[in-house]
Amino acid sequence: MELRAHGTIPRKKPVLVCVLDGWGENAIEDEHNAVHVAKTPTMDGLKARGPSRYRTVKAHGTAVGLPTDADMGNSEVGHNALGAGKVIAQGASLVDIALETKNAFSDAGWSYIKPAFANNTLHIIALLSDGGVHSRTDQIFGMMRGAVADGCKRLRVHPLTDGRDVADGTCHEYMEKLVAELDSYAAQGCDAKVASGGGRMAVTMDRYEADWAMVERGWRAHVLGDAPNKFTCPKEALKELKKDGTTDQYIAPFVIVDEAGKAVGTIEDDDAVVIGNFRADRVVEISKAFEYVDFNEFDRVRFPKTKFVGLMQYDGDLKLPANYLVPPPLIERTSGEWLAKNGLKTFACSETQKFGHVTFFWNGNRSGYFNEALETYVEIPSDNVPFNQAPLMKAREITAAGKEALLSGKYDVVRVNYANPDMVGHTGDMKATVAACEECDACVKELLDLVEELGGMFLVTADHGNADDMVQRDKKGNALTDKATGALLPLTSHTLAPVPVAIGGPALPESVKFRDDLPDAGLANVTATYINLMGFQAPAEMEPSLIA
Ligand SMILES: O=C(O)[C@@H](CO)OP(=O)(O)O
Ligand SMILES: [Mn+2]
Ligand SMILES: [Mn+2]
Repeated sequence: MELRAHGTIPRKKPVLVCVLDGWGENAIEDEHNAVHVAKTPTMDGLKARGPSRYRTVKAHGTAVGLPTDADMGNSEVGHNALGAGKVIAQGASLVDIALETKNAFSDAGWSYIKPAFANNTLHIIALLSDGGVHSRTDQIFGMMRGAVADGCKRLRVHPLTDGRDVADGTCHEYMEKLVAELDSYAAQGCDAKVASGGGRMAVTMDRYEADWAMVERGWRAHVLGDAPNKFTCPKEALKELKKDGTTDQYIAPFVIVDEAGKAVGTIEDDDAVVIGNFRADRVVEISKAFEYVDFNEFDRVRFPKTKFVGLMQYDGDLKLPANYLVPPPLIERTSGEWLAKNGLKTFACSETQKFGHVTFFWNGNRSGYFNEALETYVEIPSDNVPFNQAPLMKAREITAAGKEALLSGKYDVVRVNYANPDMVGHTGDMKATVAACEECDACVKELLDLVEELGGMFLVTADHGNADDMVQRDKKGNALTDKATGALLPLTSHTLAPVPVAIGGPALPESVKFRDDLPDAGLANVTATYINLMGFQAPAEMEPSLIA
C-alpha cells in the first residue's frame, strides 16, 4: 500500500478537508432554502472562482450505494464514500438482498433467535418509517412475516417514531400500518402487539454517547415496561402524547398495558430481541445495554438473558452485537488506512453529534485508529438541547481546534465536520437553520484564511443535503401548508441535492483544474481528490479523482 508522488501537486502541508454536514446545493433557490437565504460570502466566493475550482457531486441514491435514486443521502453513506473512495453497497441494499434471497431466514443470526419462537417472545425494536436512513418498514414487516412463517407464537414490537427522515405527523400512518400488520398474524396463531415506544430523539436512539439518559428511558419502557405514560392502545398513545404539539421525534416514552394495567410486552429471560435498524450509530448504545454483562452507563434494574441480534453487526471491531441477521458491508483499504500505512499524519475533529461520522464512518465503520501514533481525533462535547435553540452549536470550538491543528504543523491532513446545517436542519426551523449556515460559512472563512497564511491547500465539501430545503413541496415544487392552520409544513429530512466540492489554497498549482469529463461523479470521487492535494497519486482502486 504505497502512495506515489503526484507529479504536479507538491507535498505541502497542511491540507484541510472540511465537511459541511447537510449542506446541499439545491436547484430550487427560494425563500425555503436556508443555504440560499443565508449570507454565505465564503461559499459564494468559492463558487465564484468558476468550474475549474468549484463543482457539485452526487450525494444520494445509487451514486453512494443506496438501493435506489429515490433514496436521499445520509451521513453514514456519505462519510463512508468520502473516506473510502469507493461506492459500497450499503446496509439498506444488503438487507433488501438478504430478504429477497431469504438468506436472512437461514443464516446464523436467524438460527440463533429461532429457538425462541415456539415458547418465548420475539421482540423487535426499530425506527418505524420508510425514511431509509436507519430502517424501513418493508424490511421490518418482512422480518416479522418470516418469523411468523417460522412458528413465532408471540411477537412484541417496540416502535420508535420518526418525523426526522420523514415528515412530522406521519407517525400515525406508520402506527396504523403496523397495528394492521400485527393484527393480521392472528390468523397464523401469532399473538402480536405493540408493547412500548417513544420518539427517536427521546428514547433509545442516542448516538456517540451524547446522552445515555435517552437509552435508559428506552430500556425502562421496552424491557421493564416502565414509563410515565401508559396506554391500552398504541394509536391512542401517539394521539395523546402529541396533543401538546410534541413532534414525532420527541414523543415521550410509553408502555402499552392490558385492562389490568400490566405491561403487555416486557422483555424476559430467553426472549429473542431484534434491533430492526440497519444503520449503526444510533443503535450501538442500546446494543451494549442488551449485550454487555458488565455495564455501568445506567442501572438496568433487571438484565434479562436474551437472544439478542442486530439487523446488522453495528461495530466490526467491537464485534457488536455478536449475533446479527445480515452481514454488514465490508469496507476495506479506506483512505485512513492508506495514509497511516504511508506514515502520514491525520487530525480529525467534530462535536459529539458528528464525531463518529468523521472517524468511525470515515474509516469504513471501524472504531479506533489504524495507527494511534499518526492519528489524532478530537471530540468537542455537543450540547444536549434542541438544536434550533442553539444553532451555532460547537462550530467555533471546532474551528479553534482545527486552527490549532493546522498551526501545529504536525499534520498532513486536517479534517473537520461542522454539524449545524444538518442538526439544525432536522428541526425544521428555517430561521435557526439560516443562522446555522451563516455560522458555518464564517467558520470556514477562518480556516481558509489560515490555510492561505500557511501556504497550504483545502477541499471543502458536504455529505448530503438538508438545510437546502426546509419545506415540504408538491410535485411541482410548490410549498405545502397545513390545511387547518395555513402554516408551512416543515421538511425535517435530508434532501436529494448534490453537494459542493471546492478546492484551492496557495500551494495548489494554477494548472490544476476540475476535469469536465466526470459529470456524474459522486462523493466517492472526492477521496482521490484530497489524496492528490496531499501530493500523492490516488490508489487505482479508488473512484477517479475530480482533478486532472
Ligand atoms: O440524525 C440522524 O441520525 C440522521 C437522520 O436520520 O442524520 P445524519 O445522517 O446526518 O446523521
Ligand atoms: Mn450528515
Ligand atoms: Mn442528518
